[in-house]
Amino acid sequence: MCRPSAPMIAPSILSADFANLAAETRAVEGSDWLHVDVMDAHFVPNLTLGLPVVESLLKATDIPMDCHLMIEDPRRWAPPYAEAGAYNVTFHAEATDDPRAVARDIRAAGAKAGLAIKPGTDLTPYLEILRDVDTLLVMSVEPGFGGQRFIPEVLSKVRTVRNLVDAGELSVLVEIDGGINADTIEEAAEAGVDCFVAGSAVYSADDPGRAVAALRAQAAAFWPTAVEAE
Ligand SMILES: O=C(CO)[C@H](O)[C@H](O)COP(=O)(O)O
Ligand SMILES: [Fe+2]
Repeated sequence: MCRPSAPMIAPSILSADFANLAAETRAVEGSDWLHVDVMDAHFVPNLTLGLPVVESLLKATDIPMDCHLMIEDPRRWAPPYAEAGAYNVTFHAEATDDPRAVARDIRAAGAKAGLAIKPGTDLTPYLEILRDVDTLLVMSVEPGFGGQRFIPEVLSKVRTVRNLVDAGELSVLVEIDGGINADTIEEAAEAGVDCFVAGSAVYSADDPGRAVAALRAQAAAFWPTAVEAE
């Protein structure tokens, strides 16, 4: 996967009005991905939504869907999100003993496969597995809730992967999730993030669509000038 030609912004509907999800999705049209947080109250202490809501949302929007599965047993539960039509399906490294198999099943079901790591999870044991996924999602808050403070220490993991990708040793999209807003997006962009998830920063704005555009413009100031278009 080549680096995208411009920063990607993925609004997280975790901070949207769950009674009006179709309208909330329309409010961020023009976003690169729509980030959907699936939480099962086991892998994380919170409960959000599951496959039936994702299936309905897929009918309501053309924005490529980025499902972030914060769930136990992704080997069993992840492929149906791909079959339903999600563009990218990300599962947690901490939730499985066999991340390669989960990624293979997601790809076989027709989606890009993403591996997510919590802020305290060491990247080193997963570097080889990054050859078998399309996306690395670096969590910059503890998974489970929106509106938390950004943890800047995770950017060392972003820099490590950015360097490997830029050196041609890996091909993976680098995504960051948690606490991204106007105050934090620039340091994340400078570290080498490709795709920025933003929930509260987008949906607490009077105009979520403008908030997406403003975040993209902020990150673009840190974009390399000569990246190959995807
Ligand atoms: O995965 C998540 C939480 O587990 C969310 O995607 C994330 O927290 C986005 O919300 P915010 O931008 O408000 O931090
Ligand atoms: Fe998320």
